[in-house]
Amino acid sequence: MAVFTPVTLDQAQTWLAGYELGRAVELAPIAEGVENTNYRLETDRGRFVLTLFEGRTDEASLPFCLGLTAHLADRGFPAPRPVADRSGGWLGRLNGRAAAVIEWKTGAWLRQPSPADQAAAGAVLARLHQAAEGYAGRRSNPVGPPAWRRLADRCAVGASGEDRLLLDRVEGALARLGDPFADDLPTGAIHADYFPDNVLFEDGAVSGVIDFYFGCTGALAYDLAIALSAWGFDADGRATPDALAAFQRGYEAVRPLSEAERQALPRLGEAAALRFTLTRLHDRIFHDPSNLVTPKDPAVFLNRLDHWRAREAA
Ligand SMILES: Nc1ncnc2c1ncn2[C@@H]1O[C@H](COP(=O)(O)OP(=O)(O)O)[C@@H](O)[C@H]1O
Ligand SMILES: N[C@@H](CCOP(=O)(O)O)C(=O)O
Repeated sequence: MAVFTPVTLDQAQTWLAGYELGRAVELAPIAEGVENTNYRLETDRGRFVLTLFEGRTDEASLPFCLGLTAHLADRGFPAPRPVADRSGGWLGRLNGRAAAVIEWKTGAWLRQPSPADQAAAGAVLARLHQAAEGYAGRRSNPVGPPAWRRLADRCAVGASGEDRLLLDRVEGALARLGDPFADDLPTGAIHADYFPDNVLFEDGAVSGVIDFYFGCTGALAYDLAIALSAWGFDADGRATPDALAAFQRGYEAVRPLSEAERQALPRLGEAAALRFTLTRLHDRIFHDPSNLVTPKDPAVFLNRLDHWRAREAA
């Protein structure tokens, strides 16, 4: 369930008066997702996503995120375009939340991507980096090193049992890693959450890339390291070398890495492993049982550290 703030069809209808989207016909909650409230909205002009932004997405950052998708869509990249209201704005307020209507992208995410799918997803990430060039928006990473420290400190207050052991490993890795972003690598707008569930496929090709709400300005190779960490490991967190190789091959077919980026990749992979372990651990420790979203397992993400560390050593 990813409806944190319920909306009725009547409320959506009233709110839609601010748009040129016709009459709301159906409003269906979307089960997937863990951050925001999403509804599939049918109007007599078509199908859209109605998103109400919940706590973790800082409202001040939404113009960056929506502006990035509009910039990408203008360049032919399959990002969902935000729909402007009658005054030309992308954001309104609905039931106490910032809210937006977003273009619906067809397709479905792949539970078991083949090597060809991995390569296609890698190529599309490289296209994203290229298409984002020239985007004037700037946003510092909301889940960068300062946030890791805050998350770890918060986790320390509530962690016990297995979570405490995980946190001890995270603390050790944080101390060892230092600043993983110290190198002078190519930067730009990055997706920063390019997981399989954010990449839709249709007829064997990528039809949509969604969920840019962790999007920020950062090292392009970090975005690749996040994506490799998401696409290149099995459900237990063990590396799948064919998948890793196919994804990176697809990426580099469009945007070859520099030698400095290649050298930095294992360290950036460690950073990615820590970043997602920490948010997952935090969300599990502070999970509200009345909220039906199932927290994701932090331990399997921490296993990626061993892979990236071995690659660094090699
Ligand atoms: N533009 C879109 N087109 C089609 N489906 C979408 C779109 N945006 C979101 N969805 C659907 O909603 C789900 C949750 O969206 P997501 O942005 O990942 O939510 P969250 O930010 O809460 O994690 C997706 O898995 C997908 O099924
Ligand atoms: N991809 C993150 C969680 C963010 O969820 P999403 O549904 O917004 O992609 C993770 O796997 O920890």
